[in-house]
Amino acid sequence: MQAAKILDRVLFDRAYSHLALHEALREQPLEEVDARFVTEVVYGTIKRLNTIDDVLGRVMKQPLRKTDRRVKTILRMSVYQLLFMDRVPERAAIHEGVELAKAWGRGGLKGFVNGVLRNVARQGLPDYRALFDPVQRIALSTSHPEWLVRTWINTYGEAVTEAMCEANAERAYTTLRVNRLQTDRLALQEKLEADGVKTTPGKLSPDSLIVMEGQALHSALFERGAFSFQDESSMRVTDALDPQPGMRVLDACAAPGGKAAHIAERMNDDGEVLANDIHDHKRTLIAEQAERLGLESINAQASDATELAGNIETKTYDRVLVDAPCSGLGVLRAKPDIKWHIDPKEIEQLAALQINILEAAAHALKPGGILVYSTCTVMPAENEDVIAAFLKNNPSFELDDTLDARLGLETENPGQRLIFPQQYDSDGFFIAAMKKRGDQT
Ligand SMILES: C[S@@+](CC[C@H](N)C(=O)[O-])C[C@H]1O[C@@H](n2cnc3c(N)ncnc32)[C@H](O)[C@@H]1O
Repeated sequence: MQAAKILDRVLFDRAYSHLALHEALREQPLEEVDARFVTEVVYGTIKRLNTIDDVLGRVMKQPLRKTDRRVKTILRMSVYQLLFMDRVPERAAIHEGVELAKAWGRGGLKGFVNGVLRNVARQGLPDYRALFDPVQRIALSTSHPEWLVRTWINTYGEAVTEAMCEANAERAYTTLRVNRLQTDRLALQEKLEADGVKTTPGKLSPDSLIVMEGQALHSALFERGAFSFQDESSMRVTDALDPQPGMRVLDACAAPGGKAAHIAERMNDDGEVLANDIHDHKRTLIAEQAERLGLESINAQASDATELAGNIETKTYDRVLVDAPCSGLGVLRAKPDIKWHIDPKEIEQLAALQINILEAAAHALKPGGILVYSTCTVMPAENEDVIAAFLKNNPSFELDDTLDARLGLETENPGQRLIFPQQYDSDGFFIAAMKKRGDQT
């Protein structure tokens, strides 16, 4: 029942999947094994939504859109269990669906639910790989909206798009960032193991550990500030920014403070990190994070970054980071609802906001300083196009071709790096570094 209610909120009221799940499990806690099952059913159903709806469309006489809201949710989550979860026996998935219809006030439709699910079980998953049209083939075999697959194929080609979509359908792992001011990766790995948390080093950042088993959040090491939760791609932003002890750094879009904290750790907590975010209530998140990690160099402030030019001392920061609000299409493994909720028009609006923030924040940078722009999306309009527009309007900036050496990764466009989720099992991410011409003053 809990999974059905969460799905109902996410799919019909557009609640964020991770927040809806978190809230529901806080209000009504479950045993770990049940919580894991609910989590898998919720994320899996959202992840596989268009494929599930296609399967249902093939066996139902009436269109799915005309089906009662609750029954639709029950059918969708039952199909997920039938076709995508090996460990749920067929009979159990069908029985569970019927019982749920009864318990959720739809007992009158239990025969319908039973019939549809039996048909789905009999017919199984269609062979989408045999579809001729690449957009349809990728969209249905990996469960992505067609408009998104089409945009990606036009930009990156069919093979890269297919690999990216397949990676998005994989399970998301939790990744930890070691606080190097307290410990190192190997020592942290050993201490976590003693707490029942098994980890393995990540492929992309030397600061990362991937959780394979156990709940890192429950380890006392978290409260003591030995590590933070952060995806590996995000960790590379600090490498791109290259902050040094004693510097002044502006983080224009900082909440909840993951990168601001990493920057302060890299600076040995010596210098100043101004962590700005538009939302006043998010200052607390940044402050709590700094306190947990024992960092004193972070100051949290609330202001609209598009208005920073008039609100900040210009040309006084050695480094400026714009980790912009974005569509999040690089994090579909962890937040699959994004792919169904985002609309192409929102991407245009986001791109306009991203350029405005970048232009305003750039005023804070000293000549010779480094400006880093990053997003967790794989969408040219929010990435390369934003950088091109910014450079066109701001001739005192140029792409920083030493970025490749700092990241230790080859880039096709020096100074810009797009990380696909299939490359290192990390989030899809974009990082660009630009230098302001002139000597460091
Ligand atoms: C990608 S998140 C930043 C994540 C953060 N850098 C971290 O590593 O934890 C983008 C942030 O931009 C903030 N934001 C959105 N519009 C903004 C604006 N106009 N000015 C400042 N911050 C903004 C959002 O509140 C959100 O916290």
